[in-house]
Amino acid sequence: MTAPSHAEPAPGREITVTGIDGAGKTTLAERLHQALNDAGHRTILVGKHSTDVPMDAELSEYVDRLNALVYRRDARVAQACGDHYWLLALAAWYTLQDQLVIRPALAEGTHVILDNAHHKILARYAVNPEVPTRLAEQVFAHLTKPDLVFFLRISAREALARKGSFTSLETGHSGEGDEDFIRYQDTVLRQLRSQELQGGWLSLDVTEMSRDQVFKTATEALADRLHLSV
Ligand SMILES: Cc1cn([C@H]2C[C@H](O)[C@@H](COP(=O)(O)OP(=O)(O)O)O2)c(=O)[nH]c1=O
Repeated sequence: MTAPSHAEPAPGREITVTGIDGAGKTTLAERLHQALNDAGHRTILVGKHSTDVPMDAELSEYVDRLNALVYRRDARVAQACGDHYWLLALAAWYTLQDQLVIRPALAEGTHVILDNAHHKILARYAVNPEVPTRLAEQVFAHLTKPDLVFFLRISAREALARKGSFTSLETGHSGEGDEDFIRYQDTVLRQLRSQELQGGWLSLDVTEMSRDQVFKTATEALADRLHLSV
C-alpha cells in the first residue's frame, strides 16, 4: 500500500549541544549543520545570533529586537539589571526561539541543531544562591525536549587554554583571574553532570579529542540513535 500523497512529513529531530564555555559547542554545531545538509537532510542551525523567522519579516524584526535587548547590551547594563531579570529575559528569548523557529521547523520535517540550549543557563542559575533553582527549572520546562543532547565535557582549565580569554559573565562575576573562571566553570560543569543523570544525554569527554574525533563520534551517534546518516 502506498502512503497518501497528502501525508504529513515525518517530524524533524532536535539535536542540542551543551557544555561549559569553551567546550567546543559552536564548533560541533556548525559542523553537524553543514554535514547534515550536505547529506541531503534539511537542517537549520539555531543559536544566540539566529533571529530569522522564515518568511515573516515582521516576526523576524520582533525577534531581532528581543535579541538586541538580551545579547547586544553592554556589561554595565547587564550587571545593573540583576539575576532575576536575566533569568526571565533569557526565558523569553528561549520561548520565542522555540515557538517561532524550532517548533515550526520540526513540524515541517526540518531538523534543528540548537547551539547553546538552555541547559547551561539552568546550570548557572542552579549554582546561584540568589535565585531559587525551582524557578529556573520552571521557566524552561515548556521548551521542546531535544531528541539528542550532546554533552561536551572538558575541565575548566582546558577550556580556558582553548579559549584564551573570557568575560565577567563567564566567571559568574566572581572576579577577573583565571582561577575565578576555573572555579566557576567547574561548578557549572558539576551541575551539568547532575542534569545528565536525568538521562538521554550523550556525554563525551572531549579533553583529549581533536575536533575531527568529536565530529566523527557525534555523527556515529546520529546514525545509531536517530538514523540520520551523514
Ligand atoms: C573544539 C575546539 C575548539 N577550540 C577553540 C575554538 C574557540 O576559540 C574555543 C571555543 O570553541 P567553541 O566551539 O566556540 O566553544 P563553545 O561554543 O562551547 O564556547 O576553543 C580549540 O582550540 N580546540 C578544539 O578542539
